[in-house]
Order: sequence, then C-alpha cells, then structure tokens
Amino acid sequence: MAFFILLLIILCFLVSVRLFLYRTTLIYRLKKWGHWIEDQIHVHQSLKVPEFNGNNQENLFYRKVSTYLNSLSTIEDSDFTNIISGEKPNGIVLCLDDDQTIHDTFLGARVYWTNKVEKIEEKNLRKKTFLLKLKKKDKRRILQSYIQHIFRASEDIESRCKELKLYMNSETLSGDHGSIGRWRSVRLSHPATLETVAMDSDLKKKVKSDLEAFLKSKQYYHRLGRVWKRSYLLYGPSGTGKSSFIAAMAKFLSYDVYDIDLLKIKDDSDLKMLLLQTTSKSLIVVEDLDRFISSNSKAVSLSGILNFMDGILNSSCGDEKLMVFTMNSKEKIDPAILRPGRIDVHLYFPLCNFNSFRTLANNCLGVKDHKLFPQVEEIFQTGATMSPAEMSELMISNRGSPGRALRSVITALQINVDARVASTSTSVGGKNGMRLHHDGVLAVEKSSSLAETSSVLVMDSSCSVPVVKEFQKLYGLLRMKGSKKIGPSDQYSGSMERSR
Ligand SMILES: Nc1ncnc2c1ncn2[C@@H]1O[C@H](COP(=O)(O)OP(=O)(O)OP(=O)(O)O)[C@@H](O)[C@H]1O
Ligand SMILES: [Mg+2]
Repeated sequence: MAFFILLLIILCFLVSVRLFLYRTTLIYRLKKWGHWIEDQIHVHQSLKVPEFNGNNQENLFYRKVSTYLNSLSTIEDSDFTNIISGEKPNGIVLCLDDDQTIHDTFLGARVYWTNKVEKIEEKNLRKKTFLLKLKKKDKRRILQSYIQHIFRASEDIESRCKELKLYMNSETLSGDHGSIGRWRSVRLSHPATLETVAMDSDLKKKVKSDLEAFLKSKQYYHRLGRVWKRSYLLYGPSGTGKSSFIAAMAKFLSYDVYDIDLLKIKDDSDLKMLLLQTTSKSLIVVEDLDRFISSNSKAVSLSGILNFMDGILNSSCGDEKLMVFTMNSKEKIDPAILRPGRIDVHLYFPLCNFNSFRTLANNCLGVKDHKLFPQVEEIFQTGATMSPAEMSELMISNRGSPGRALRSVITALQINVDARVASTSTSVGGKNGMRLHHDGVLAVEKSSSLAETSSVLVMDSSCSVPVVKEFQKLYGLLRMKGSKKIGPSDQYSGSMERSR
C-alpha cells in the first residue's frame, strides 16, 4: 500500500514538474542552452547569399531563399519577427527582421539563417545578405540537396501564391556609383485583363496566341542563338487602353512589370545597370517613348535605347522578357527604332468603333444589347468617334441607368460629329486593319482612314478644343444628374489606376 502511495506521489510530482516546465520559459531555455553547448563543440561553416552579385545583378537564389525562409514554421516560433499585410484581405505575412536569426532542420541537420543588413547611410542603401551557418560535418552530406530543396520549395510557394509586382526605378542619388536597389516595387493592382480591354476580337485572339507561342519557344530561341525576348509597340491616341493592355498582358503571362521612367535615368550606363537588375519572366515597359525622344533629353542617347531594344544587355541576366513601348504616334520616330527585330509586334490602339462600344457597354453597364444600340451604330457610321477612356467615363458616371448612359454617349458622339463638320480640316474615311509583316510577325497597322480621323480629332487644335470643352460641359451635367440619383456614397471616380 505504502508503495502505491509513493508511486502516486512520484507521478504527481513528475506531472507538476512537467506542467511547470511547459508553462514557464524554463523548457525553452533548457533547449536553447542545449543547442548552444552543442554548437560550441562543433566546427561551423558560414555561406553568404548576397542580394546582388559582383556585377550588381540580382542574385536569383537570394529571392528563393527569402521566399523559403519566410515560409518556415520556425519564423512563427521565433522570439520576434515582422508582420506585414499579405495579398488577401485581412491576410498577414511573416518576414524576417534585420539581423534576425532562425533555424531550420534538414535530414537531421540543424542550420541557421541570419538576415544580415548593412546600412550605407550616405547612399541611403541597404546591402542585404542571408548568412547560412551549418556544421562542417553536415556540409558535405546535406548542402547540395538542401539547396535543391530550397529551390523546389520556393518555386512551389511562388507558383501557389504568385503576386505580380510593379517595379519602378527611383532617381539616381548624387555620388551613387552603382544602381543597387534602385527598383522600388508595389503590388500590381491594375484591374484590367485581356477580357476587359475593348479590342477587335480576332486581334485579341492573335495577340493571345502570339504571347502563348512566345512562352513555349525557349528551345527555339536558344537554338537560333537569340535572346529569348519579344518587343511590342503599342501606339495610338491617348485614352485608348495602351497602359491597361500592358497590365492585362502581365496578368495573362503572370509576369512582373518593370516600368522604366527614362527621365530618372542619368546616362546610358545607368540604364544598363537598371536593366541588369531586372529578372526573367518580366515585362519591361517604356511608356511614351515618342515624348521622351522629342524632348531631346541628353541623359539617354539613341544608341543607348537601341542597345536596350536589341536585348544584348538583357542576355546576361536571364531571358524570357517581353519589352513593351508605348507611343501616341510613331510618325516622327527614327525608323531604326521600329525595324523588325527591335519591334516584333506593332499594335495600333484606335479610337472607339461600334464593336469596342459594345464591349465597353457590356463591361461598364452589363448591357449586351439595348434598343438604343442601332442609333449608336448609325452615328458611328457617320464617322463619329471618341476614346474608350472618354466613353467608359460617360458610362460609369451614368451606370445607374443604362438608358441615360447610352443617351449621353449618343449626345457626345453627336457633338463630335458637329465639331468635325464645323472644322475646316479634311479627313479621309476608312478602316483599321491588321496585317502580317514580311517576316511573319503579327502587326496591326493603322491603315489610312480611321487613324487619320483620330489624328485629326486628337491633334488638330481647331477642332479638338471645342470638342474638349463640350465634353467637359457634358460630363459636368451628367455627373450632377448622376450624383443626385446615385447618392454621394455611390460616387465613382471613373478612371482606372494607371499601371505606374
Ligand atoms: N480599349 C479599352 N478597353 C477598355 N477600357 C479602356 C480602353 N481604353 C481605355 N480604357 C479606359 O480608359 C482609361 C485610360 O486608359 P489607358 O490609361 O490604358 O489609356 P492609354 O492609351 O494608356 O492613354 P495614354 O496614352 O494617355 O497613356 C482606363 O481606365 C481604361 O479603363
Ligand atoms: Mg498610358
């Protein structure tokens, strides 16, 4: 009997010790000391994974390690860490703090990762490196397969929750000799998709299949000894969807976007440095190239731009890149810029026609057909037109009533016709077409007419100024009416975010 009582007392004691250990930090401290003692008796080796390599190119392995470490459960159990908001609403993501160390185990070996950050105050830069520390005896056994494991795990995570990024280049700081960390990124949140951009449906199909063919042709490009890249020129009047189309292409391909602001570039070598830091599977965008060229900026030379377009520079930092240039007009552009090989696909973005009107009516008003459609079609046949941006603005501000929205479109088109009739400018009628270039490259060219019509509308001040004024009056009127019915809480700015 006494034996059983003794056993019970011992059991109770052990349970209370266990409870005590687990309810306090004691067990945690004991484990930590155990690991510390073990670490002291082993020889360790350290390996650095810097963010940039010697040529200031981004080290792709650094990004993989970052994705991998931020997904480890040990980051959750660490003493402290950073919490940032994730892509999903109310979602959070944990990420390592500066100089924070966490551990990982692989094939029974314990390794340590430290997020080393060196601040260079005068250049306002942060030099980042991941430091891997592991036992020398484990190195030969696990290192190769551990690195493979990191690649596989990070690719898996990236494909599961790929969040597209929009990178923008920042100003060069005076005295800055490198371009480390000049790209600033935000989440690509532009809502446009290839489905929502109003565009001729055959053309959209051709662009889609061109993009898909590009994705599949890695072997082909390599066999030809060519850099795996493709260049698009998107040109057309303002507000016709060029920037929206870039965002749509990025989403379709699942590519990040690097939006290069040439005005923030110091010289040709600065442009080269920035390009070296772009990653593969990305869209490299230069908006309003015509405006930059006509500004006669001395910072970037024509040969700097041509080299960039040739993709020579990019070949050293991984390929699978799509370059996109936008222009309002390519008329005054040096033909060297536009030659095949530099620009593979020319895509013209026209002002609205009846088909694009139908797509916009469906997108903005949810209306596939309406009794006012024949009237709209008739007025388009007289040569009236306006940009999709203006048309969608009218529809969105009157979205409470499709009938009112369509009437406002008819009135705006009528104003446009009247202004054109009043104008002394002459324009020729016709249609836009798409054609295949002699080298088999898909090209959509503005053929004579509507393109001419649009250039008269956009560029001839004698008619565009009254049109703009009339539109402003009309928008004002419609907004007032709209706001009375819809109410202030339902106001909508009507303009989509630009992809910059
Ligand atoms: N083809 C289109 N289909 C759908 N929406 C369009 C289209 N064109 C323009 N829009 C709408 O008009 C707005 C402006 O378009 P966007 O910025 O893409 O035009 P852009 O051609 O890049 O103009 P800019 O030459 O002035 O930069 C966007 O919010 C977009 O919703
Ligand atoms: Mg634009």
